[in-house]
Amino acid sequence: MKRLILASSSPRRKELLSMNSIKYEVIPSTIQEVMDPTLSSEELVCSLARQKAEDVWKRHKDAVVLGADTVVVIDETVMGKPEDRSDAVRTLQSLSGKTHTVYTGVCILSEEKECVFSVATEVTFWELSAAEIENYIETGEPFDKAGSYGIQGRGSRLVKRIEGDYYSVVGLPVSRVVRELDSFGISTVSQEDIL
Ligand SMILES: Cc1cn([C@H]2C[C@H](O)[C@@H](COP(=O)(O)OP(=O)(O)OP(=O)(O)O)O2)c(=O)[nH]c1=O
Repeated sequence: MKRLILASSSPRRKELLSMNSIKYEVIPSTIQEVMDPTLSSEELVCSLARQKAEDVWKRHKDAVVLGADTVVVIDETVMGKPEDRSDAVRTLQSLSGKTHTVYTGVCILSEEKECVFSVATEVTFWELSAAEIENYIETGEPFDKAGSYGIQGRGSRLVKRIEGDYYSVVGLPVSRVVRELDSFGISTVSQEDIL
């Protein structure tokens, strides 16, 4: 079987691949992400996922390399990870009581082929009070996450409704990913092979 490299430092992406008994190594990309403002949200996450995957693939051309990127979009404003506490407050205020879209782009590269796609998920937040936002920020959860929240943690209480793939919001649309990986010759292995 070909070797799979996850070009990501995200602990969530690791967990989601491991959950599916996929064997992989982690080599995070070191590129400075370039955001092209002329791209649509779908194109943007695909472009960022490709930049990450290509950066690692250039140094490991024998492998299959997987890169991903997640952003939160509300009223055509793209939100990545917050720069600081006040940025997190502003972001959560703007998401309060509204529906936003979480886009995750995925790029899988090998010498033979490539697969790039994005998944959009609609997330609706409850109306959040200033105190609720402050308390949530105190958990420290927002700082390494697009849109300043983590649906998989304490951020779950902010979410009223979701339409689409939960795992894509967490950072990797894992069911589509494992299906695509099959066509790259990467499949689920037995638990003993992983340990
Ligand atoms: C919306 C949301 C995002 N996130 C995370 C997923 C991603 O890790 C992060 C978005 O940042 P990304 O830039 O997509 O990824 P990353 O910097 O964490 O990792 P890498 O570039 O090395 O792959 O936000 C959650 O964990 N839960 C959520 O509910």
